[in-house]
Amino acid sequence: MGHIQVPANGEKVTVNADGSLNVPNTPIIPFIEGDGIGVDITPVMRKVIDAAVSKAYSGEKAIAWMEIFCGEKAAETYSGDWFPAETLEAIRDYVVSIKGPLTTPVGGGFRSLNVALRQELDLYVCQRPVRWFSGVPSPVKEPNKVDMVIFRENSEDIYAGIEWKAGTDEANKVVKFLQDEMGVKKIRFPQNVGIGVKPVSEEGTKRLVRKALQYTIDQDRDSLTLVHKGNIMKFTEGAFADWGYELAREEFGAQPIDGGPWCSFKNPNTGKEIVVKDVIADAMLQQILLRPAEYDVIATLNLNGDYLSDALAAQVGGIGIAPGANLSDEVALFEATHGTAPKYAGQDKVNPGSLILSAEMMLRHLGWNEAAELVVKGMEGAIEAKTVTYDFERLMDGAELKSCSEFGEAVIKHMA
Ligand SMILES: NC(=O)C1=CN([C@@H]2O[C@H](COP(=O)(O)OP(=O)(O)OC[C@H]3O[C@@H](n4cnc5c(N)ncnc54)[C@H](OP(=O)(O)O)[C@@H]3O)[C@@H](O)[C@H]2O)C=CC1
Ligand SMILES: O=C(O)CCC(=O)C(=O)O
Ligand SMILES: [Mg+2]
Repeated sequence: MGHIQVPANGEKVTVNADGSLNVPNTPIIPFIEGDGIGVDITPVMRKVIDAAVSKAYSGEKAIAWMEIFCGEKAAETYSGDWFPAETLEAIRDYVVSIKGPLTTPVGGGFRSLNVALRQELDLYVCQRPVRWFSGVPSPVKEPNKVDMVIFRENSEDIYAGIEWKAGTDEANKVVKFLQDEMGVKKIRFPQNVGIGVKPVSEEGTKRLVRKALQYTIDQDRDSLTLVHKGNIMKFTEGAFADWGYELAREEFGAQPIDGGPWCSFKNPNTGKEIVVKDVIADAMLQQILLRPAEYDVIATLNLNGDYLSDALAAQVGGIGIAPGANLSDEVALFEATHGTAPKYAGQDKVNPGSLILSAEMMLRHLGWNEAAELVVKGMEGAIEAKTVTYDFERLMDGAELKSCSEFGEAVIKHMA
């Protein structure tokens, strides 16, 4: 491989025919450091995870980290190539990876590398659990009532980036096609207009909702809520809700409640009733604040999921502590919910919690639950002791301000 140094002391994670993982005692885990605050949070995440694994398995297991490159560090390493082919190959080949945030310019410039990774690897599920850790400062009265898992569709929607810039031949051609051949009369200002396309398919929707419902069953959760703006965007967001309900009825045997469209079925493992319901996206942003206890697993489209994950994260302490995973049926790429926070880059200041908890999800994905439990114990301990980074410290009475790396040390200390 060009610039990737494969660790000699590790072995590959492989996928069995039934989709389960074969995890050696020294799995090679590729990681992208990330732009901006990536340089601060990624080393701290690695240190915390190494400590948890070493403690949980008395040194019998260890992660063999393998640096791979994307974004600014890739451009430096690969002479201007921001998105090297061997990075994609490594993520595919090594099956389980983790990444720091990557910068995307606003307005012009290149398209999101984060989105490109999801698209190229068909990581169609963006799974973002949102729960409260005792002691974390929150703007709401009862943050303990927030315990939701977002399944965000990760490959379609307006987020796919199919759009044309105002004033270009392409944009003008699309406008002309829409007006002349499709009879569209509603483009308010047809001159100098940017145009975007929002693909939402039955297959894309159903594979996402299938994963979300299976998770609801496996984790013995109470409900799945389809979040959409289907009253306005009927054939995209509305179809998402319709296909979601159809899948629940056809593949999970859900029966309509009071004539539908809400429906329910019994969890085949526990016999508990699982309710499948829907909420329109704008109302959902009020619901999560006013009635969070009524929501559990959420399946939604790409852009709604992006908005919802930051909004929900704010209720439990902010995006500094919001983890996530991008998943296909074989490959998993874990990543924080937040971005590169450029104003804090290189200051050893920000909260590494989001990336640490993303790695905690990764440990569970590998089946290393004992190490994952230690990570949670360490985080809870550090927060309860009020030894926290600036984002929590500014909202907590009597807290002790810690740097990013000091917070990592505190997490490790509280694993004991
Ligand atoms: N998956 C990815 O890689 C993502 C990449 N991005 C990219 O990141 C860049 C910056 O985006 P921006 O909109 O500023 O969003 P960011 O998520 O980078 O930062 C927004 C604000 O969130 C808070 N924050 C973020 N991370 C942390 C942390 N670890 N600890 C504590 N607080 C944190 C800070 O708030 P405060 O100022 O109050 O301290 C920060 O100013 C853009 O290029 C964007 O495209 C964005 C999201 C995801
Ligand atoms: O790719 C980006 O720059 C932003 C992505 C983002 O905000 C997200 O996936 O939550
Ligand atoms: Mg986002």
